[in-house]
Amino acid sequence: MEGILVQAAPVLPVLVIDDPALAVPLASALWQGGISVLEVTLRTGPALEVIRHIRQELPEVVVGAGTVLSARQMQQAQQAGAQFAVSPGFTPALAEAATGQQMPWLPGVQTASEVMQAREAGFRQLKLFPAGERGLELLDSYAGPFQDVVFCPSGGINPASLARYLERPNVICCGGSWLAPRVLVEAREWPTITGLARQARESC
Ligand SMILES: O=C(O)C(=O)C[C@H](O)[C@H](O)COP(=O)(O)O
Repeated sequence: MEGILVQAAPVLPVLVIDDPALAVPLASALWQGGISVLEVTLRTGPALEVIRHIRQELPEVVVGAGTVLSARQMQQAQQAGAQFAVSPGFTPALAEAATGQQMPWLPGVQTASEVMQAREAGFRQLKLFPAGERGLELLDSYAGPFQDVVFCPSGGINPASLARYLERPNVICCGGSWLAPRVLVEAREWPTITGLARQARESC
């Protein structure tokens, strides 16, 4: 995971794509704005096809699968070409699948016990999900006991809170859907999305 997250911009767009025809133009728009690592959530029927499409058409872009809830989805994502996987939580079954498949995996955590479980299973880069209202406070509290763990907070982050998250020494990147809101994607507002990507990069 290390290399992939370091490349991640420091922002990781969380994408929900219903129409595979929009995948490549969207990935291109983000890439033009300086973002070359994306998370395509497996929340829509064509998500695996979307991952395949972007990998084929834009080899310069690094594509991960998000909302990976089962070992089977982890495997399907890897077969479709996903280069990493992201989950909203941590389960031993997913940890085993990621390790067995050698799939870089960013598991979600919220509590200190979950951080400890993920750490015990060998994971040191974790998603803090949902970051929500308490994200900054949790990150500051976790910096004490978990000095070898870094986080990618996600869930509830927006352009106004981004800089405060990225200032934290235990934050490696921030994830979020604000970079490609569904309404802009469906309206094919590519220059606006490139602008959002650029703005996020500049705020870092
Ligand atoms: O499902 C996953 O694996 C995820 O990565 C969850 C996403 O990070 C959040 O759903 C993004 O939250 P918003 O930016 O508030 O829309």
